Amino acid sequence: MDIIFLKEFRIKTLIGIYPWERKIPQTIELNIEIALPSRQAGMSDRIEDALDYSQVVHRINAILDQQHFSLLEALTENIAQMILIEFDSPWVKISAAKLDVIPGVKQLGICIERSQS
Ligand SMILES: Nc1nc2c(c(=O)[nH]1)N=C([C@H](O)[C@@H](O)CO)CN2
Repeated sequence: MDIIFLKEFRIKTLIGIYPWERKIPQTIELNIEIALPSRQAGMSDRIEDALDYSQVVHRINAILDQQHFSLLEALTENIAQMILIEFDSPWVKISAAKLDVIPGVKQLGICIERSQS
């Protein structure tokens, strides 16, 4: 299985269950692994045959601009479904972490894996 990865992708968004979290954007860190639907790009050397990771970043930025989630669970589920559907990936793994929100905890968050059903 070939995998594209995005590491330490930091982005600001409104996220959280508390009223202050609906007003003040927080930085979250995403780590994403995306299984490729084909190996064609390695043979053809053509971006048309590749899963364009810059387009993945663009779509995640758009989602987090437009939608505000309460839970990291919902945020990761939303991104995972977008990647499976729009990029035809067979499998995706996503972690999302908040940074320094609880004293003594540098990062806390969730990691999910999803496959095409
Ligand atoms: N399982 C989760 N627990 C909590 C979440 C979450 O997204 N998933 N979020 C919060 C608050 O928003 C917290 O991050 C603020 O400190 C609490 N628990």
